[in-house]
Amino acid sequence: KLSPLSPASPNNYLDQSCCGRGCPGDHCFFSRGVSPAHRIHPTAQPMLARTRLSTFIPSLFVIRSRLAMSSATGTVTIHQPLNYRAGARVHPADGGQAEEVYEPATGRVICKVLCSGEKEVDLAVQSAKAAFKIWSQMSGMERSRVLLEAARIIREQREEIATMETINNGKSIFEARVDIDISWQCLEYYAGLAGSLAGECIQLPGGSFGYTRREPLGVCVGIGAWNYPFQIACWKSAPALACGNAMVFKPSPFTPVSVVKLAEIFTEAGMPKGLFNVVQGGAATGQFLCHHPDVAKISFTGSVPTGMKIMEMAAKGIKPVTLELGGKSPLIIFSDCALENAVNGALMANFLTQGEVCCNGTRVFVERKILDVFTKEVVKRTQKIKIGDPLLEDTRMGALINRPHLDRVQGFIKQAKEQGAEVLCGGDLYVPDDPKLKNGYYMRPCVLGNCTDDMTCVKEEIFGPVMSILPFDTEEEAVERANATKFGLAGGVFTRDIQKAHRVVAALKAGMCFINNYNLSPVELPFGGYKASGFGRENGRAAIEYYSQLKTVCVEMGDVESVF
Ligand SMILES: NC(=O)C1=CN([C@@H]2O[C@H](COP(=O)(O)OP(=O)(O)OC[C@H]3O[C@@H](n4cnc5c(N)ncnc54)[C@H](O)[C@@H]3O)[C@@H](O)[C@H]2O)C=CC1
Ligand SMILES: C[N+](C)(C)CCCC(=O)O
Repeated sequence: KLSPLSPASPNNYLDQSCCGRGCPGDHCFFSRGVSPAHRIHPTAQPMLARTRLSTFIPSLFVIRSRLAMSSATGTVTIHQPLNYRAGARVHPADGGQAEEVYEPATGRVICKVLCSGEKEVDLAVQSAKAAFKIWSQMSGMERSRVLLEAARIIREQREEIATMETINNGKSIFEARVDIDISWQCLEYYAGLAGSLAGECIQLPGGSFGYTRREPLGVCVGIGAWNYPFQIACWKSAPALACGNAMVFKPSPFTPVSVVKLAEIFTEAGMPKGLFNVVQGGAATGQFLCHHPDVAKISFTGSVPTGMKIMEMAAKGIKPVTLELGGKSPLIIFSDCALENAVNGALMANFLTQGEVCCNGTRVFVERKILDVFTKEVVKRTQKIKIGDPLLEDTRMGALINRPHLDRVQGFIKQAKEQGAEVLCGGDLYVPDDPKLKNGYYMRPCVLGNCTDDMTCVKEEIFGPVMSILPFDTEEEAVERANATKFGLAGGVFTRDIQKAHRVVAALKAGMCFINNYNLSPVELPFGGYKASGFGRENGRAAIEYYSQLKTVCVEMGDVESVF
């Protein structure tokens, strides 16, 4: 933990462990994080004042970590307003319909979220517009410093944010910490790019020339899903803000809590008040945002049907959109793979966040020669996954998001059995011994055998911990079947043959492909889909394209030769 004696020193570690396993950042298998560990960045000016203050008040850090420690499962209730506008938490000006927010681990209501109406949405957009005027005039380096400071505060509050995320989403604290690490890395990455965003200069005849300017779009809207609430907000806001935009963000009404924390951190880091606002609510609030005439861009993460509606609304205002939608991705395991890695890869591809991951490789194609040995090993390992209280250190699978979703996933398993699939393990409800968890939304991770391509469990996105195993005989067959889907978000291949690996991923119609691993999230790599999985990219340099526009300036150095 941070030493209170000299926290401004770049040699001090904020937190020694990257992913909760005590690994030093650079070894983290999820993020391939920043090495050698998470050092404090001494560059950000606003931060220095803050850090010096904390030098003299070391107890601030103690209080913070105590707060995080005292948030046990089944104890948290949130009373603060969940909208954020003009640099402060506020109650919405209108709307006000209240939705209950659950703690998936216990089924308790942790708060009620008030859905924002048209007036509140407009106030948030106007607040963003005002801040945009200031922020868009700052240099990339100035914006970079503020983003770095925000990244630093997130690292400092990692435990608190991860705990909140676990309580509201149900995923294990182990994973939530990784999500938070990927989040601050995303901010650092775009902070790094902000200073180098530039156009080009092009020579024209006679000493004339042209140049391009990369300019922000204006007020961008972010609409998020519930599976990675904090991380999705960072994946959208970091590139948007680095490019000089302002943002109004609407999280899923199931997970409204953590993004408000991000908004507070942005203000604390020195962003102009109103640069990042949060409105809460469901479809109606989302529609007010999408139709708002002062919104310049919509970045959406969610389901395909909602994505279509977003695109229709955006079309009416000629607004660019980024759509990060669902998937049913293939993972192809060849018989020449390193078996243990392939088994680990299949678990990574299916069971993170209770299987509620858009890019999961849920169609696991296994070369028939190794079908039995692979399946046996996958089942053995799946049965060992520790389910239960997500705030316990050794839990690896928590609770699904809510009762209707759990029922839906159960429905898919029932239908799979009716269609002839064999449940090789799990798929049933899990009832923890701990009485406080009795009403939580738990199920055992499921492996389905005897699957065929026409089964619903193989065709539709389940968004739960359900892996379908499908045997294949030849590479051509595997590729053809892998591509026979409306989706195209991700895909993976396990083989020791490097030529085969590159050949297969080149043939996959998917935006995010993995060779000999799965579901890593280095923020340097662009992420996004083909086909019905959407378009536009998050992360990497590519995202800059989607949060900026190019202005061309043509400069005449001679006289005007008029045609007239
Ligand atoms: N490709 C990706 O990066 C990801 C995709 N997803 C996909 O998201 C889905 C699960 O997330 P959900 O939150 O259930 O999706 P959803 O589509 O129901 O909701 C997503 C967001 O859109 C809002 N929304 C719903 N109707 C709207 C409307 N008519 N206008 C404007 N906003 C509206 C919701 O309130 C929520 O904030 C899965 O299909 C999954 O594959 C989830 C995470 C990542
Ligand atoms: C972080 N990762 C790669 C496991 C999932 C990211 C996409 C999503 O939001 O579902």
